[in-house]
Amino acid sequence: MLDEVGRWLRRRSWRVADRPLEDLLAAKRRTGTTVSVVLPALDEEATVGDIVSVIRRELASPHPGTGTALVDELIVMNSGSTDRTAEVAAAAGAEVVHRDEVLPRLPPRPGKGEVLWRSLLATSGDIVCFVDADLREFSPDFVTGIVGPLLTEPDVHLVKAMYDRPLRNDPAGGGRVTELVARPLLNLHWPRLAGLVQPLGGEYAARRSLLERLPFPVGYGVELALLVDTLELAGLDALAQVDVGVRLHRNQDGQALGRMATAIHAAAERRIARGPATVDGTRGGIEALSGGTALTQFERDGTGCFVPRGHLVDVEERPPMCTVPEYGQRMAA
Ligand SMILES: O=c1ccn([C@@H]2O[C@H](COP(=O)(O)OP(=O)(O)O)[C@@H](O)[C@H]2O)c(=O)[nH]1
Ligand SMILES: O=C(O)[C@@H](COP(=O)(O)O)O[C@H]1O[C@H](CO)[C@@H](O)[C@H](O)[C@H]1O
Repeated sequence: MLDEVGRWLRRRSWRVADRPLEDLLAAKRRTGTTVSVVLPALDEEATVGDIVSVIRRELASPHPGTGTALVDELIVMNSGSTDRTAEVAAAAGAEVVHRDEVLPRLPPRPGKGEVLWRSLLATSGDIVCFVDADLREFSPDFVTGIVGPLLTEPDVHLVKAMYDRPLRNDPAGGGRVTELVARPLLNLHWPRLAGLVQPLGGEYAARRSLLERLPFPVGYGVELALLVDTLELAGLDALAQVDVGVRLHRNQDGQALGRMATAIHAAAERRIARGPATVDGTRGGIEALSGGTALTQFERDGTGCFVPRGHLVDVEERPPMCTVPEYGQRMAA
């Protein structure tokens, strides 16, 4: 792992408890910053209502004793749902916006990134916080954790949640596309981003002033793209991550994740082709170590903190055997 990433991990990795809600509300009052929460939702009738209810009750209502609410705007972006997502979300207290209603001169394309992009036109908060609508056992910590640094750290512009991601009985089996596609891509091509524990996580918050300047892939490439483009536009220190515990969500099947992986590869290839332009003119290309390249993976240590584990992946290639003299000699014998 690059020394710069080690320093970034120490400087830009936090826990929810580092910023109590009362401190966030005080900072919000002091600065007059506004906060919008956006849930992209495609057929999420089973889960969207509980998430909206928790945010509405815990974060969008004036906090006792302060009269201030952390969340000013709570939007469910309806991504073309055919179930009762819209009705359930509205009944729980969200404003529901259909993707067709936003920028109607531009017919919407299917995809998560499409509705996240359109949500910028449908909201007004200085901070925009994205939360998936398929989460189970949702905690308001997901929102306070990622919004917090944006209220207290002027140099931070995008904050990712980090969490355990169980999959059925495997406590760390989730995040399959993260582990098999995104983490290798980032380590190979953008090693400065190797410190992100959950680069594809769907819970992240950012300043509108950043998001409005970034392209949004219309599909599942959006999370990787926003990270890479933020690195290149604003530098590594503009990014941060907060440990919010455990994330449970609906897990798609392998075929669906194959389509997701394709979208992520496409977003990465487009950025690789763009070349190594970053704030200091380098991209920190493939970190060539003797005999291989580094892959940084993460696990929780005995104190419950995410710690990086470096692995050397041998990417060497042997030449065609026909160019090996001993081979020619053997074949001639
Ligand atoms: O075309 C789409 C695909 C997904 N989503 C939403 O984006 C979030 C994450 O998508 P999904 O759960 O499919 O991804 P996963 O979490 O399985 O990677 C969920 O709230 C989806 O309802 C969306 O709004 N439009
Ligand atoms: O992180 C991942 O590998 C995928 C799939 O997660 P699981 O293997 O189903 O836990 O989930 C994420 O990826 C999508 C693409 O970036 C995001 O849009 C989702 O919000 C996120 O859940």
